[in-house]
Amino acid sequence: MRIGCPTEIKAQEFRVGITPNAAREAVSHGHEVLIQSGAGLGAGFPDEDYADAGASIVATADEIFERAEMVVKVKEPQAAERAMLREGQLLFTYLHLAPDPAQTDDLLKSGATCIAYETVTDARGGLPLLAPMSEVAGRLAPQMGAWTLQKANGGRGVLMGGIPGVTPASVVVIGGGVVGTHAARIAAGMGADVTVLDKSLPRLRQLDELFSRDMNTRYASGGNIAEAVAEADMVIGAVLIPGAAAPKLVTRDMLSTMKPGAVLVDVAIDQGGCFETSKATTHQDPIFEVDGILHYCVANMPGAVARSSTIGLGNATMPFMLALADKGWKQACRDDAHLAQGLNVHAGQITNAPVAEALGRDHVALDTVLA
Ligand SMILES: NC(=O)C1=CN([C@@H]2O[C@H](COP(=O)(O)OP(=O)(O)OC[C@H]3O[C@@H](n4cnc5c(N)ncnc54)[C@H](O)[C@@H]3O)[C@@H](O)[C@H]2O)C=CC1
Ligand SMILES: CC(=O)C(=O)O
Ligand SMILES: [Mg+2]
Repeated sequence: MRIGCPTEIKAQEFRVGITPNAAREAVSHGHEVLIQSGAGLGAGFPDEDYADAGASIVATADEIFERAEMVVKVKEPQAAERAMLREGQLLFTYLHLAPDPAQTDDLLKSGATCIAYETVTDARGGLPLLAPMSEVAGRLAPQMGAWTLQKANGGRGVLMGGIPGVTPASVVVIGGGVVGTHAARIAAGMGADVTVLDKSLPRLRQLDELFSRDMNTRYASGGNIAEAVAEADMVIGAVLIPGAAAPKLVTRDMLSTMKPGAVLVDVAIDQGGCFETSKATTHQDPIFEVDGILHYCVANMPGAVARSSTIGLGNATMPFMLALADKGWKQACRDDAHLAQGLNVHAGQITNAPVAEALGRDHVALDTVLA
């Protein structure tokens, strides 16, 4: 198969969809790999690394989209990229369609087959292609929140770990999955007083077993969330219902109960955000204020640490990319029900039920598409 990887064009996105190691592996499986010149530079991979791996370097994204049978990326295709997608082409990348009807319409119109990293599942109920970036975003969240808490950025001026005689920051993490666990670990490591809320009691039990001395756990009832948010210096939003739009757990009314200059970090923004007042921001202009509360809502946080993130993402995507290239998407999805869960759009139809439901659209059953 001919596999193509363009340079990411989303603002301040420095990751790349294929690492030189993944390119080498694909070439060894007999595939042709096209890399746009400079695509890996932001992650520290020059063209020569790809050429050494046996890939061909091409000048433009147009050429990648024109020639590739499968396009492998990181972020959801931007409007200019969507215009280049064509019928029968395979797209393998993050999509996050639930909050994005405009992207959904373009993908449906293109006739392409689109497999979203974030809805591929595994046998343990996890999301193996989201997990590495959730680990990164989770670990970054307290760091970015701590920066936002600084006075010069409009924050409350509270130090995460406090000092002897001064209490530390109170950090509340809503959602104790991959993002939440990593965020809580780092916030606790910085010396903050950390509370994790989740709807899943088994998850809270696991966190308690792993970290009971470092953090408190609390059931995520509406009342508990409201109480915890009112006391917090920083709230990290880390909930997920796979494929679906994030539930709004902190309403605008609740902001008036919070301490002025407190910070909301909405990691769940790529699924529409779990705070009512969130709207997606970029690394160039990451924070805004509503009712005296600072919001950090960058939808591609891992792009800030592009090298670590690219390597982590590449480790996870490579076996799936190879299966798609070796067998073609249909056979690869027939052979692996977890990969099939990644199929979001095929030939003008939505193929993932939670995505369709979130958008208020119809979908076609996977069995029908894969028959
Ligand atoms: N902004 C960014 O750059 C990035 C954003 N993300 C996003 O972060 C979010 C979280 O991802 P993961 O941690 O991997 O998901 P996960 O599935 O590992 O964890 C989600 C947790 O939320 C909990 N949850 C669901 N509904 C809840 C509710 N109503 N109240 C409390 N808890 C609830 C679940 O029980 C689960 O423990 C996703 O939207 C993901 O796309 C991930 C990576 C980067
Ligand atoms: C998960 C995601 O949206 C990202 O890594 O940018
Ligand atoms: Mg404790």
